[in-house]
Amino acid sequence: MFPFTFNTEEQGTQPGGAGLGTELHFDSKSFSFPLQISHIHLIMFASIILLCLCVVFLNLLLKSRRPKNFPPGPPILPILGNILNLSLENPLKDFERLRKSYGNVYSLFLGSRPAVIINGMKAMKEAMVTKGTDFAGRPQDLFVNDTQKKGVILAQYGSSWRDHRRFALTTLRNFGMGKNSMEERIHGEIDYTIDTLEKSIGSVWYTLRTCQNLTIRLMKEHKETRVPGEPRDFVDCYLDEMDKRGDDGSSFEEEQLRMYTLDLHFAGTDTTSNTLLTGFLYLMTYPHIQERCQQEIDEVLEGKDRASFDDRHNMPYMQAVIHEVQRIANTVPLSVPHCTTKDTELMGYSIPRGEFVKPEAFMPFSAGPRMCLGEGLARMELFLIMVTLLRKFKFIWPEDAGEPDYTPVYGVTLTPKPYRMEIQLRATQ
Ligand code: HEM
Repeated sequence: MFPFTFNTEEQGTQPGGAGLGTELHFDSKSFSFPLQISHIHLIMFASIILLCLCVVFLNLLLKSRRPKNFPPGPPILPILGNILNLSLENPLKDFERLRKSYGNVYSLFLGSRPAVIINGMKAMKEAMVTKGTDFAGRPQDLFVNDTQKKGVILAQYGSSWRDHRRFALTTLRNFGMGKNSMEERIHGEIDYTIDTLEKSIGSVWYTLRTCQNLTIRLMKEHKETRVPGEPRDFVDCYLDEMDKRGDDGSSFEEEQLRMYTLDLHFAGTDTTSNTLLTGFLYLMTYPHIQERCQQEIDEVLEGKDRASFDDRHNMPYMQAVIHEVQRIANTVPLSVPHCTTKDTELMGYSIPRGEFVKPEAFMPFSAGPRMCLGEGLARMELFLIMVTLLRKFKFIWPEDAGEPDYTPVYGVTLTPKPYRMEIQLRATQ
């Protein structure tokens, strides 16, 4: 950026002269002083460099000023912006500190990129719901480059995102999301968990985290075994849709499907399981709350063989506990960054079409056009898993485990630090 060459070849310079004929080119590769260079040369050279640096610095300083009526924020450093204001390991406390100084809507520069941080119900609603479409974009060069297929989570707001979102909602609904048939599938999953827990009764169970990259195998298996027109699952439905649309330039493509299944796998597993992990951590260490949940579960489910999602209407305490768990788990602390789709305003500030990072506010599934696509499924899972496990087991904080540490591990999704739990079968079962 800054030209930096010093060509010291003497071209017509008179010995002892002030160097009037000395050419100044800048190139960092050939930087050397001739022995005969005078002090005056040196001082002149240093002054020129200093002057250039001042001009560049001033230029950067002017460029990195906040636009007119942009939300306030800490002073911006040239090049770095505000990155020194944030801890890279866990910026959540910094965001909260800045909120206290600058209010619920403030701005930060991540290098030269402006970002607006939104906190609080009022500002969130204005941005995500009232002006939902103005704020429904995703920054495009933040995580993946332009040539990559984006799945749905990181897809830009537009027709391909809309088509894919609609397709997923319809397909998930057809497979029972938000309906009773989904309960069957969730209970199937719970049975696996119960098997594992039953094998661990009396011993301590370590929280396990698994990470699988299934997509390539998944595509191959599906293509080999599918019967077109008779979809077994989401991938089959997508392949059918691709057949239906043909090669007419539609955004339904195999690479897009690969990203999409990754999106759904990541968005739908880490989130729910981290929320549940936080839930059981607190229920073990607040045993009187666990017992009150179990009392309510026993009363409502008396004589029934298993919980159904509709039972939540008769379990206000359990519902309150799940909401409290979601509040304290703060599972997706910064949500997913949005960007504006046009010049707009928020709480009286002007937000030009550009970038902003969305906040840590209590709206676990977010709101507006971009809100979590799996909310219905996640709510059903949290309820059925917690109720079924609490009905069957008592979760105990091991005596030798010391003081519980509730500090979460920071990431796109927050998770509690690994912990041990002791499990007992409940007497009533
Ligand atoms: C406790 C569980 C969950 C929480 C707390 C959660 C939270 C969120 C949040 C905060 C967002 C960002 C919304 C925004 O950009 O404004 C999101 C997006 C999304 N979630 Fe979830 N989620 C959960 C479970 C699920 C499940 C089970 C699925 C899958 C079926 C899922 C699929 C998605 C997808 C596809 C998006 C992207 C939507 C889009 O960009 O249009 N989530 N979720």
